[in-house]
Amino acid sequence: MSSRRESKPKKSGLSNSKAVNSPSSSTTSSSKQFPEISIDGQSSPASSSARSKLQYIYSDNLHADADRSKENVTVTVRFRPLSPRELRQGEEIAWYADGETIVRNEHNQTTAYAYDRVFGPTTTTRQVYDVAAQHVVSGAMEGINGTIFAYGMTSSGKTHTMHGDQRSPGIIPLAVKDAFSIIQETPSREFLLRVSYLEIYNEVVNDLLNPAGQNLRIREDAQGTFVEGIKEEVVLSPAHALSLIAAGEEHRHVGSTNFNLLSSRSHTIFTLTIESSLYGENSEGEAVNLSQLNLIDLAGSESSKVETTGIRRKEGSYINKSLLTLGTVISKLTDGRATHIPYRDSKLTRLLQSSLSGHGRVSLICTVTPSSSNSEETHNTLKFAHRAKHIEIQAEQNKIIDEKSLIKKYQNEIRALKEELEQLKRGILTIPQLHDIGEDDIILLKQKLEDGQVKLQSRLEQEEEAKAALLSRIQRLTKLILVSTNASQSSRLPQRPGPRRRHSFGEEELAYLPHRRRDMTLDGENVELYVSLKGNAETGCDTLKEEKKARKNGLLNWLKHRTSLKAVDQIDLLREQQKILSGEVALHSSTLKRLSEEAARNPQNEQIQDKMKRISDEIRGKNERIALLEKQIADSIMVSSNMEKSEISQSTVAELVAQLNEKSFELEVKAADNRIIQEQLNRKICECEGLQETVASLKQQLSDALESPNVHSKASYSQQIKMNGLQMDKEVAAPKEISRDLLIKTQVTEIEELKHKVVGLTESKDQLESQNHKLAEESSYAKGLASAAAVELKELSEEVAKLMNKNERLMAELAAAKNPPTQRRTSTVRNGRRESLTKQHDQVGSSSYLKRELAMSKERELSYEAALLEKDQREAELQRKVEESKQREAYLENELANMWVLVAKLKKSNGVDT
Ligand SMILES: Nc1ncnc2c1ncn2[C@@H]1O[C@H](COP(=O)(O)OP(=O)(O)OP(=O)(O)O)[C@@H](O)[C@H]1O
Repeated sequence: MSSRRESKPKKSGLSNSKAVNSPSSSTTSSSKQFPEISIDGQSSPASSSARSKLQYIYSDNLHADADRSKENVTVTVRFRPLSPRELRQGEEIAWYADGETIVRNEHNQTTAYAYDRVFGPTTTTRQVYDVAAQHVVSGAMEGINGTIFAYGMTSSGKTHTMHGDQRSPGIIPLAVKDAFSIIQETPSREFLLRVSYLEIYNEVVNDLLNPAGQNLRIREDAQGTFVEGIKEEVVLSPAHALSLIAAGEEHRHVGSTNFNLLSSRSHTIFTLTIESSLYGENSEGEAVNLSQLNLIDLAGSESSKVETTGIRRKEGSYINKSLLTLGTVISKLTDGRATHIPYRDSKLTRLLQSSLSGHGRVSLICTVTPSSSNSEETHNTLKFAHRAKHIEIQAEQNKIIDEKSLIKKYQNEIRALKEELEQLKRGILTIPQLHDIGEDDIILLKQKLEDGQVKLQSRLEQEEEAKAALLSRIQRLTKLILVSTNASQSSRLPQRPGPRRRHSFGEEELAYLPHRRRDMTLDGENVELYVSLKGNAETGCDTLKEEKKARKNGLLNWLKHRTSLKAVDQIDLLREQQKILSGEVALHSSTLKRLSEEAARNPQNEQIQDKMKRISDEIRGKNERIALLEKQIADSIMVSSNMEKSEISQSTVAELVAQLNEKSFELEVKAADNRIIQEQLNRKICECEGLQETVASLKQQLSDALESPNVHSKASYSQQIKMNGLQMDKEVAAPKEISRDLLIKTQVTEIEELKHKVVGLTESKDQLESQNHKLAEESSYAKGLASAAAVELKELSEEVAKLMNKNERLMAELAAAKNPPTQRRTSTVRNGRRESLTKQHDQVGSSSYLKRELAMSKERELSYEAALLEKDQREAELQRKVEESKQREAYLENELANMWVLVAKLKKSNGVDT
């Protein structure tokens, strides 16, 4: 019937319905773009068929996208099938899944709601997980807080969805398993997982992992709300985490109600805290991703019409009140005008505050029953789910600084311990280089060596002990940090594969036991699939190296090796298995107890009888396995103790003796080395003393030689050296000889150099002298020229004077010729015209002759003046040259004098007889 409803085709009226006419039209991730289509006039269900798919894809691309992105709460609805009781009572279907995203009312077809996904009664929890939870889990593994909770009326299938059972594991075990798969698929990071488990019962917070942790307080800090004093357990495998949940379930308040034989009377919150950091050498200084994955199984709301009494009524009222507050908080969160959100009105909303207020991904799985008798409650759930759809969240990666992160604390501690171990391995004693040490150091070193010999033995022992202690501490810490076994095949970015390998829970979960333990139980072909313990390959422990080597040589050898070396681990493993089984038995026993109480009240109820039988069988089976495990443990202990005894009595003792022999041999070698070094030191000291004496005497000789004026001559110096040499000690003769020769050589080269200098100076002196001579010659020649010029000048001046006189005379004659006396003119006129004309003709001829003469003398005068000027200039130039020559001569003379002074000085300082 239910399947009929699930596959029921859309009714014709629906396609025209104003409600869900295009459920797949909205694929956005923002509520603002999310179309709201009123169906029944009251509510306004939204439609988004492909949204969940979109979000799923989004989660895969998270790395590529920003750390922040706006999303809505993923809201899904899961129908459970009608229960046998409901079927017996002839219940009808009131609500059904219409396609993948619509929930429709059977009796009022226009009343329909759209969600991210609607799951029909035949859907498996795995399918629900893939759509509603996987992206939250993967986000949490990447540092984004995640919350998944199941909401619905009592008996609607919340616990079935969240916890499930052996045949159909719920969201919680699937999430835990997925988290470990992600670790395996992310070799680039290392993880540390912690779990806590609490319940809110009658508004009291109890720690389910710690029975003593009752009525815990909720506190608040910058990061948000937290439960004070809650126990957190580091988990190493899904089996480990699930065994803790099973143990916690033992303490959960469960009771029988009219609707549910095992009704949850409290809300439970299972929190997986995930820390991850980059794996490898570059991890130092990198921020740590810290996130929490809250997996919540709410108690079911109960109809007020249901008659309950006593304790159940009280529980019911607390449950209803907190769920009502949850509804109010969600309404207010989606109402833009609300100023106050009443988170504090219930413990549940207080604890969910950071999730609901938008920091992280949220997935709400509403479980509903299709039965008509619960139609109203189902409708309420659907409306609640619809409201929740509109909460807008902002998923952010939480990056934290070192101090707050446990993983960093452990990593740092491991690093420091490893360094300490390395130091111990290297040993502290480092002998300094001989050439660097002084005399005092030698004595000190000698003393140290003597002391060291005495202390060496005890120190070696201490170091061995410290090494062992550090190794065990490193192993204990690294055991808590989980990395993928693919870490060595380092891939740059975690490539999320398509579908993951799936397997059911049970024996196979042991596969997730850490490397240290699984090696006892698994066959070789599965080895690479499992999460290993970080550091096993890094501890540098010889045992582990051997182990690796053995693994290379074949699994059988490796197992043999492991078995012989790590029998204790096998016992641990068996004990852990026993513990898990005991937890399960305890859980089943309490269920059985409650069922038997129920059976006493309803003796005719066959369902209870069947369940009791099935659980009893399971308990019996598990008890048998526990007994088997106990036997195995006992056997292992026997084998281990025998092995220990025989090993200790034979191989270990032999090994120890061998070690002891080795150490004493080492000691002997070191002592011999020490003796040799001491002898060498003594010899060196003697040599050193001898050399010091030689140096002192040479110094003395040198100072004596410097004081005496003639000692610089090679001969006398050699003589003196020779004389001194004779006085030298025979032991130091050779070095003395070397020093003397050296000294002589130095002096000779110095003298040679000085000689060269003197020759150079003499040459330059000769050059200067010849230059001087030349200049003197030039100077006398210039003087001769000057006097010749002066004579010529004098002659010229005389000639000029003569010419000038002549010129004056001629001028006077010319003037006389130009102006004849009046008397002479009158007589000429009176004595005849012809005589006068002849005279006139003679006078004209004589005047032109004079004019020519005058012009010529003027020209001559001018040329004389020019020659005179030229001579003056030449004379001035010659005089300047004479002056220059004089100056040059004076300068050269001065230089020459300086040189002579220099030569004299050199002669004096070198004592060279030049
Ligand atoms: N999807 C489902 N398929 C098959 N059986 C289911 C499904 N959901 C629930 N059931 C069965 O219905 C019964 C009630 O389920 P469950 O205990 O999970 O309800 P609940 O909502 O947790 O109730 P409560 O709030 O009171 O604890 C159980 O016997 C469970 O096995």
